[in-house]
Parts: sequence; C-alpha cells; structure tokens
Amino acid sequence: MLWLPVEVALAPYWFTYFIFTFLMILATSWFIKLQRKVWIMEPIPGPKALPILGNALELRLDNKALFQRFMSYCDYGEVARVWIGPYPYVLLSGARAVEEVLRDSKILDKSPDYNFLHPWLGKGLLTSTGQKWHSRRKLLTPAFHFKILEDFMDIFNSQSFKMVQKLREKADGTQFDIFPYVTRCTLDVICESAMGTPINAQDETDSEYIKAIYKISELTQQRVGQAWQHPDLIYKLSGCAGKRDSQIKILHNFSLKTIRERRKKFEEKKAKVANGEVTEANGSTAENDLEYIGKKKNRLAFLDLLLEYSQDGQALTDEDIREEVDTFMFEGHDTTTSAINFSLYLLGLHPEIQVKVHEELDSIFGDSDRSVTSDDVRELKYLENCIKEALRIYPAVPIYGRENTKEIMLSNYRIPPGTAIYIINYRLHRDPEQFPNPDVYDPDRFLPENSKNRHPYAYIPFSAGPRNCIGQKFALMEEKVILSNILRQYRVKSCIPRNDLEVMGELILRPVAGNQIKLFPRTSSIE
Ligand code: HEM
Repeated sequence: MLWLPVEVALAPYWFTYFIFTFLMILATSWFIKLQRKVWIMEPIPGPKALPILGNALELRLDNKALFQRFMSYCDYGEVARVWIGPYPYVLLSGARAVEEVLRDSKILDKSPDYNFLHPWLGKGLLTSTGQKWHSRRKLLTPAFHFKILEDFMDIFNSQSFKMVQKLREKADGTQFDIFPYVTRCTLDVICESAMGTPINAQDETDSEYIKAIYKISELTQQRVGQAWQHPDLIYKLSGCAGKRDSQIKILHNFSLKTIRERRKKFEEKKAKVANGEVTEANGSTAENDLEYIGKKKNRLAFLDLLLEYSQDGQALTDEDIREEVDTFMFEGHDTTTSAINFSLYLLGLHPEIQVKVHEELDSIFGDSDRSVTSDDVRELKYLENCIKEALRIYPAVPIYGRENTKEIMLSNYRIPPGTAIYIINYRLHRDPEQFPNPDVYDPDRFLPENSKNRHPYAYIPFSAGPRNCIGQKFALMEEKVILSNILRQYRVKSCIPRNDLEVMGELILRPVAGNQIKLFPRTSSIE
C-alpha cells in the first residue's frame, strides 16, 4: 500500500467515515423526532415506559393476557397512551374523545396493523384510504340498501335451518361447544351472499377453501399479537410469509374463478338482451331479463351487484371485485359468529329474559315452522334489544384503529401526526356514566325511553361516522333470523358463569374456552 499515493490509500477510510457520519445524522434526527413525540405525548396518562423499548417488554403475552393488559391501560383515563417500542398508541374509551376521532372526516386512514391484511384483501373497502375508499364506498352503498338485503333472507333461513337440523343430535342436555356450528353456518351465509356460490361449510368440513379461511385468520391474528412478526423482512425470513401466501393463493384462486364465471354469464345475458334473443316466446321479455341483470327478478350476490354497478361508468376489473368480495368474506363471518354466540351465551345465563324472547317468537310464529320474513324481522323488537345488549357487553369487534395524518387535539391532549389511535369498544361500552351497572345484562337499556339521554358515541359496535360498518343492516338481519330459528326450536342453558368467562380479542372477540352450552328441545321440560 505504501507505494500508492496517500489520497488513494486513504479512500476506503473516507468512505467508511462518510457512511458512519451519514448514519449518525440519520440516527440523531430520528432520535430528536422521537424525543419530540415523547415530549408532546408526556401529559397523556399511561404506564411508565422505558426509553426506545417503551412498554414492549410488558406486552410479551399470549392473546388472552394481551387483551386484558390493553383493557387495563384504559384505567388511566378515557384517553390513554402506551409505547410499543418507539411507536405511540393512543387508546380511547370515552364517548367524547371517540366522537372527536370518528366524526372527523380527515381521520379516515386505518392504523398500520391493517397493512397485515393487504396481501389477502388488497385495498378493499376496509383497508383502502383516500380517493379509492371514497369512490368504493359510494359504489358499494346501494348494495346494502334494505330492499336489496331482503333478497338474502332465503339464504339466512336455509342455512340456519340446516344448522338447527344439525343441532338436533346435540339437543339432549349434554354440554357442548356451539361456536364451531355457528361459524360454519355464517361462513355458508356470507359465501353464498357474497359470491352466489354455496361453499357447504356445514356439510364438507374438508373443503380447501374453508381450511384456508380458518388458517389465514389464525396467521393474521398471530402477526398482529406478536411484535417480532411485524417487520416484513423478519416475517419473510421466518417462513411465516410463505405459509400465509400459500393460503392466500387458495383463497384468491377461488374468488377469481367465481368472479370470471359470473362475469361470463353476465356478459352472455347482456348480449342476448341486446340482440333481442330473449323474447316473450321463451317465457320472458327483454325488459324482464334486464330486470334479472338489474335488481328484481332473481337474487343477486354482492358480486353480481358489483358487476352491474361496474357497467354504470366506473369499470371494475376482476381484481377490484376480488378485493371487495374477499373483504366481505373476512368482515362478514367472524363478526356475526361472535355476535350470535355471545347473544346465545347471555340468553343461556338469563332464563327470565330467554322466556320473553320465546314469548315474542311464539306470538309471531305460533307453531309454524315457516321461514322468517323481513316483516317478522321488523317485529322482533325484544330479540333486537337482546342482540344489541350482547353487542354492548361483548362487542364482536372490540378494538379498531385509525391513524391521524395531521396533529389533532383530543380532550386537550396534543396527538402528533402518525399516531395509531385505537377505539376500545370493550371499555367504551362499560362506561358506568352511560350504562349504570354496566356488567348487568339488561336488554331494556335499548328501549327508546331508556336510551334517549345517552351520548351518541357511547354505543358503537359497528363504529360510527363516515367509516362505519357498511354491513350492519345485513348483520342484524342475519343474526335475527339465525337466532330466531335456533330459539324457536330450543332452550339454551349456558355452562360457564359470567365471572368465569374468559374472552380474548383475536380480530374479533371470542370466548377462550368456546361457547359451552346445553341445548333442550322447547317441547321437553328437562333441565
Ligand atoms: C355483528 C357483525 C359486525 C360487526 C360488529 C361489525 C363491525 C364493524 C366495525 C366496528 C367496523 C369498523 C372497523 C374499522 O374502522 O376498522 C366495520 C367495518 C366494515 N364492515 Fe362490519 N361488522 C359486522 C358485520 C359485517 C358484515 C356482515 C359485513 C359485510 C357483509 C361487514 C362489512 C364491513 C366493511 C366492508 C367494513 C369497512 C367499511 C369502510 O371502511 O368503509 N361487516 N365493521
């Protein structure tokens, strides 16, 4: 080296110094930004946090304990903060603070953990932001109009009749877990409603598609709950991404195949109508056929409605439709499963309330075993209040998150941009100021005279504001039909007392040991 000119010999060192200095500047500016955030957020009450690590060490817990720990952080106040590593999380459990966030049309972005759903759902309605979300929401809203939802009543009825039939062998008073029965039934409902294709989850427990749905939910939940799985690179290197992608391939192939088949049928039908091939001679007029393509004659799945809306100006590709159909599959089965199970659980603990539900059902259906109609659904007022009260105590979606792009003030606290803000429904719904004796199951809380003075954001199982749940009417109709059809036949007795019931938040709220019940035919008097 000595024979080289000195500037050449030192070049590698200069390069190293340059890189080192550059990294030092980056690290210092990152640290200054972090310190600024810490300083801004210091006044918000929350657990003591370590530098850089924050509260991460106290969050190395299983799902059940992690959920409880998050709930306990809400004891710090209706606005609380916790640090997971260098990332601040703000937890909201009071109606006033929740309203400030959910009403704000500028806080519509989802918190970063929703990114874990992108490989499966792409940027569908749940996960998209900005202009894409606006135009999709506008496009999809008519598909959830009450008149259109009435067409799904047949599916709710036929699938719940099937479940009621399957439950017959269990209705002898022995204890069993009803949770998987309800899961399979709601999977059948949403698959047929979203794609128009029965998946037969209640008959075929071996279906590749159903197994992939279970697996992907499990893998996503694991990733949300375990901080080490968050960085994409680690997720890839650990082999988890590979496992996820193989399940996603099964799910995407199934949805895309269904979409292509139905698009083909849709185009063929449209061409026939355009050519006047469909005439009165073969039993229908061209106009009637347009109604088929449109809204009236046959039941259309959400996927058909998307194909139809896609004609009116905004063309949707197969991939666009897949994102939405998969989003309905994700949002539309676990949530209703949780809600139906907790309704059954609470009714099974309160025979005096269950008797009133039975009386309401008898007054509408008598001894008939006919299907539930949409008029019946409107009449089932007491059952509706039972469902609402169950969703208050055990909200199917117990936590959901947003992220602010600009600094905001929440209950006089400054929240810097880029903060994950979580709405903790599980605690919000237990505010004793809004719900006296909050742990008591009392469906009459939802009578008009008892709810008129309640804060409008005190009870929001379906979220609220512009990004509320688009499927809430569908969900309530489905729950009412399924619960009526079960309770017209059976009495339910719950086996786990309230104080012993352990719950965990795994994307949705679920009972740790399942929903252990005893079922009796209503005609028998055995206890
Ligand atoms: C008891 C049943 C249900 C509950 C408790 C529930 C609850 C919620 C909640 C809390 C949100 C807001 C989530 C967030 O901001 O991140 C949401 C969003 C959504 N839900 Fe539901 N949901 C239920 C059933 C359904 C069903 C059956 C469907 C579809 C058929 C559905 C489709 C959606 C979609 C697409 C969104 C995203 C809306 C948007 O961002 O514009 N949900 N749901």
